[in-house]
Amino acid sequence: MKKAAEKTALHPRNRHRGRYDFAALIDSHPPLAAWVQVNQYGDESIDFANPAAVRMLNQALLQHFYQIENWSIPDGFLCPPVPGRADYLHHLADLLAADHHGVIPRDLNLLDIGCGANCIYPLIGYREYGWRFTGSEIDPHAMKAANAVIQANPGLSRAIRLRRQKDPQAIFSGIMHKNELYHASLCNPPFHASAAEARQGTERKLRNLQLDTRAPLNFGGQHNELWCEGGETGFISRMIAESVTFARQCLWFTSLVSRKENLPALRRALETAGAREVRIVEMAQGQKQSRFIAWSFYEPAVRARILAG
Ligand SMILES: C[S@@+](CC[C@H](N)C(=O)[O-])C[C@H]1O[C@@H](n2cnc3c(N)ncnc32)[C@H](O)[C@@H]1O
Repeated sequence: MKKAAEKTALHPRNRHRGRYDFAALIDSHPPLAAWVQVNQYGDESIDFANPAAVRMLNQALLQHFYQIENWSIPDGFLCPPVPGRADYLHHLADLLAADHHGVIPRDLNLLDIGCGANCIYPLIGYREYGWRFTGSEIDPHAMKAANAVIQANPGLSRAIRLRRQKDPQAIFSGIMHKNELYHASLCNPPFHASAAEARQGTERKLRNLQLDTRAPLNFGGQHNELWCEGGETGFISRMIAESVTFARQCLWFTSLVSRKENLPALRRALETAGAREVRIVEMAQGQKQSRFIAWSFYEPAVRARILAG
């Protein structure tokens, strides 16, 4: 097992910058104790190759830091690395604060495209900033699981609602209703272009973790979660093209972009779409560099007026 990477490059407000404090996590979520062991470096850790252990760690993190008492995902669904997911939300908060005199606005509506079974962005975004979320999802099983989490935690159903996307090629239509205004949309898109490519990606991840490539992927992932037609660029390009129709209904459209080589094509698509502003927000998690792309059809002064209420 590899030594845990330092996480100092995480956003300054990220609650996961230090090493995991297993004693504190076990205090909040006692069942984690059975999964913690001392690794070859003499540090307390869990077996990151074991999906059940990773799921248990996530339950403890969500309980300890975000007061999510009941969180679970069905077997085989994507088990998100919580620190990285939180980072996107903190950087997004900064983007919105820039239009709001540097103060993070609280009374906001956000749209999470493809919230998954784990519903991770709405959960963290609501607990960190009090934002309301609409989550969209094409997979009925994922949606059922996400809804179960919302129902199982008092107060969440007032802040998070889910809408089923019936057309896998569509992003906003059927989800953003007429007259609704969102302050930002966010998305962790399926990034592979085919099932075979997804499998290769899984094997690469396991090799990097120095694990058996025949092992089940610890972070899981159903086919909808991992791949779609055209891969990441295809998905985000569809999102860009569709955002033109919804240009006045969202102040900032954003999406993670896992491969920086995809950025030039996305920039071209945004130029064609007539986006007024485009930002690339770099994020780093340990060794891994990631980023999100953000675009707006609004002038900054108008965004500021809307955010001011
Ligand atoms: C990479 S997963 C992200 C899940 C979760 N947001 C996370 O970060 O762990 C992508 C999700 O998008 C969903 N999805 C794929 N196409 C979609 C579409 N057109 N509209 C909404 N969701 C979609 C998939 O079913 C999957 O749950």
